[in-house]
Amino acid sequence: MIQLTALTKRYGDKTAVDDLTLLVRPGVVTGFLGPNGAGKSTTMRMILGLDLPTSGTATINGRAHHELPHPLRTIGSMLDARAAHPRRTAYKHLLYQAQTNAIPATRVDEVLDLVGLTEVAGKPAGSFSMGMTQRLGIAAALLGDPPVLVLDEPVNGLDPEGVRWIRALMRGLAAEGRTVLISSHLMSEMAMTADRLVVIGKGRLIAEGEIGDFTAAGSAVAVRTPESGVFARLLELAGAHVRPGPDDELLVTGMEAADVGRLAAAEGVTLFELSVRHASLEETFMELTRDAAEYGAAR
Ligand SMILES: Nc1ncnc2c1ncn2[C@@H]1O[C@H](COP(=O)(O)OP(=O)(O)OP(=O)(O)O)[C@@H](O)[C@H]1O
Repeated sequence: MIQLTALTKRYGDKTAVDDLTLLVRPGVVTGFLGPNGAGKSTTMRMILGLDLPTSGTATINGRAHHELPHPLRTIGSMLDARAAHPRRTAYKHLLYQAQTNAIPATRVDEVLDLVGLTEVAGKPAGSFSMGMTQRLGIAAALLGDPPVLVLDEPVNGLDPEGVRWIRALMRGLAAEGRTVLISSHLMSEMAMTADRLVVIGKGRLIAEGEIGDFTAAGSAVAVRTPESGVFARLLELAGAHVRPGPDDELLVTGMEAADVGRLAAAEGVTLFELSVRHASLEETFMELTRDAAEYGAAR
């Protein structure tokens, strides 16, 4: 697991990560989401010991990165898939990393096979397509067979087949009991891959929970009635929150659809329509991060 405690990073007067406390659990894929500049990469760099926190701590299975005897065997990462030397072959790129981390050379063949690069193992990394480069980055992350994986935007720039492959791989690794943290700035991407979501904005934790919690948070009961003014007041008196929706409907939150129907019946209000509306995850994400987007479109 990864534990962040009051993790903070300042660059001059810019706070990139602000008092972040978080537990990333094993056995599930955790999606780390936030608009551009939210602090995802900075957080990952601090987990990996590549950046020192201004304050707070980040531990991997109870230890800071610099305390790990064989880091690659505990935590695998991909921050930038283009990390390989362009003239070095995929095989050599992995072999050097294996040799400097006391990992047997046979593991290089295993991970090449795992990511489907065996046939091009002798080709220079610089000749690889985006998808192949991404696969090589993931092979390097898996080299030490680590229980914890941290991948920054692993789906970025991949074709649909590559995206499906990464999703299946991540889910398989989590199912083996590993801790898998993957970042993205797109909710739609995460919705298909992650079991849990952590949303940050301006370096701060905005929301955290199971994917289902996010869809539930975005849902509302839609009501159409010829007595909308009266019924809106009755709903609010009963503790619900009401806002106008399209086509004269009322969008009710904080009350179950059944209770909205019961209230209408008890008060003799005629209903033309009563239904549950689910906002898409993307809409929920936009709503959550509206104030946190660093360079959002003017509204
Ligand atoms: N080395 C640095 N020096 C100064 N500011 C930095 C540095 N690294 C990051 N920042 C700033 O910290 C903030 C968080 O950046 P970070 O790259 O962690 O965000 P992110 O969520 O990963 O964004 P993206 O999705 O765009 O990669 C940004 O405002 C960025 O400009």
